[in-house]
Amino acid sequence: MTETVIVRELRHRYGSTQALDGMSWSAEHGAVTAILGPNGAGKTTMIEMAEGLRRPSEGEVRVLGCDPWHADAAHRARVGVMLQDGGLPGGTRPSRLLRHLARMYASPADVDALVARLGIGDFDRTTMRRLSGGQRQRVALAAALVGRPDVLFLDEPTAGLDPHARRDVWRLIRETRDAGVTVVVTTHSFEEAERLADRVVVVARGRVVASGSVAEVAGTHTLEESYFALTEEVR
Ligand SMILES: Nc1ncnc2c1ncn2[C@@H]1O[C@H](COP(=O)(O)OP(=O)(O)OP(=O)(O)O)[C@@H](O)[C@H]1O
Repeated sequence: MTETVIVRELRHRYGSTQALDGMSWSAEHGAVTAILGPNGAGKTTMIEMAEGLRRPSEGEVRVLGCDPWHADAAHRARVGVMLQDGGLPGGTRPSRLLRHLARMYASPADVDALVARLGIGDFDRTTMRRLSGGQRQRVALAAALVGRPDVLFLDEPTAGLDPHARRDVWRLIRETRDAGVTVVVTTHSFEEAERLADRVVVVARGRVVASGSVAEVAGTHTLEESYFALTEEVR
């Protein structure tokens, strides 16, 4: 399999905080890669670099063969991004926002189908700022998918979702992967990693402490037990 996302020896400091300390991993084409790690491990910093939103102090990122920091609009159109805080305007209604975003792409997804799929129609008369956290998550996921990306970065996509919505989002992510999209998901949920991930990357203190399939990372334990053993040592 080819590697769509390559992260090599990334280092980054914020003042006295070493957020990334030589982080290296890769994500294969058409697979779901889940990044697990404690709060402050450097996941968001590293994902923002892969999205081209933050420039690494040291090291290298390649997404679809490009350096995301210097990438052009054509590259950015191939990358779907769902940020942790949504980053979506507050005064607009969900499907209006999605139609607006769809017009920025040459070959967008069917907005009506996305709205139906994610149950957005149920709250489509409400402006973004008045939506519940879970409703906003669903719109943020739809916004990440509307450009029919080749690579999708999802920062905690099911945080705050109820069980039905979470199941629907997992199905949608699997279908997206099965259609050939490379998906990178950060999560704090072992269940999410077990159900979704073809490959798991465990990070702690700015470094990768384990990577492989769920079975490989779990070894003779559960994924949760292995995670605690791996991350406790470096806390
Ligand atoms: N803009 C910033 N300025 C200063 N320090 C920062 C900044 N952003 C992140 N940090 C610090 O860098 C470290 C890594 O943060 P980051 O947000 O990348 O972690 P994370 O793994 O995404 O955490 P979480 O699971 O809580 O989302 C933390 O110690 C954090 O406090």
